[in-house]
Amino acid sequence: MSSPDYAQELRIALLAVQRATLLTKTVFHNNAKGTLDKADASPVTIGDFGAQALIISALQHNFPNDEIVAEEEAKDLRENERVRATVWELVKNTKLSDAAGEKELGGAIQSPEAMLDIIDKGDSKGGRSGRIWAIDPIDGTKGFLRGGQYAVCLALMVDGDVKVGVLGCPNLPVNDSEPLTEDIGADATDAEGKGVLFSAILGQGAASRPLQKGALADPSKITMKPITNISDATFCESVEAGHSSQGDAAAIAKKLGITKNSVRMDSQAKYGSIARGAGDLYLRLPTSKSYVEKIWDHAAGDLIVREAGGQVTDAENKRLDFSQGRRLEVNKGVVAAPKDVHPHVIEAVMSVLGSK
Ligand SMILES: Nc1ncnc2c1ncn2[C@@H]1O[C@H](COP(=O)(O)O)[C@@H](OP(=O)(O)O)[C@H]1O
Ligand SMILES: [Mg+2]
Ligand SMILES: [Mg+2]
Ligand SMILES: [Mg+2]
Repeated sequence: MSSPDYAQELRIALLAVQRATLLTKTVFHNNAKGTLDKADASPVTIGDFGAQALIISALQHNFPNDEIVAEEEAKDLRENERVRATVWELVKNTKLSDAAGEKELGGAIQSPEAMLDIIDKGDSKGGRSGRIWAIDPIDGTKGFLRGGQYAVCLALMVDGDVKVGVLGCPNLPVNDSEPLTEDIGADATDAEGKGVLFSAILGQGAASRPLQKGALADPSKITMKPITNISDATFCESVEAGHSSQGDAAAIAKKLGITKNSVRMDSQAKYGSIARGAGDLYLRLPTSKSYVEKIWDHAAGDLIVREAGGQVTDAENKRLDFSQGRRLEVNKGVVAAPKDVHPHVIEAVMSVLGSK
């Protein structure tokens, strides 16, 4: 099933992300998040597993022939009955309050066993041909555990090109024009006035809408903020020093004349925040370790920023190439900025990284 304008894909993606955030919000408020350590020593929680199950179930119901690349796998759940039971309770009990929307997503998953198989349907190798969805059920798991920002991320790629992107950010302000504060990444809440869904379709611009419980709210167009003086820019970076070289980012900011401290927050909430003009730049500079970025950490954010009038490249000024499989094999780092100032930012990036 497909539509040339991707309207149906966007609608299902929005509903699926909305439903998954209801689950993650429940977990966010629980003291026990059911954390396990993955083989690479990074954390995964019952929220990650549950959100992935709900999103894949919705995609399979609507687009049964599409492939899916998702971050998590069910192996640890198959081996841990207690955690599996907790995830199943959450998945079984999370429904959109809008019955029509819930029906569009195909309703409930039938059994714990079906849930495990659904989670493992996200094992596509990715690549350059066909329709492939990329899912990050919780991006910023460390932020999620810390009580910071996190995002539920979903993108559709067709022949290696991102066509649709959705980010659900339960702990960001609803209001697009609320400027970023330095503490946005700490002690985040999903209280009144929080929660936003960002979205974009290639060639059709980017939008935001309040993340709410019932039917989808109406969208508002978002655009990046024009920068007249780069030294006034607000730049965003990861909270995690191990994910991005903060020393290099500071040197680049200095070179651009930026005196404000960076805004540090977890997850693709950074892409959404600059796309809506709450911040200006996103810098993710390669660390000394040879880490290769994953497609689900960037696909939706890359499209949303570009459709809001930005440019997104790696630190060598190459566009992010999502056609290489599950990882961004040919890219290093991320530099996102309004289109007209991006060359200027890249010049500073290259000068700082080149002189090392
Ligand atoms: N050494 C590393 N360098 C860069 N990114 C890393 C990394 N280790 C993990 N990550 C990725 O960074 C993501 C979080 O992004 P950010 O640092 O912007 O908050 C993680 O997503 P998950 O939380 O979904 O696992 C993970 O995929
Ligand atoms: Mg991630
Ligand atoms: Mg994740
Ligand atoms: Mg992870």
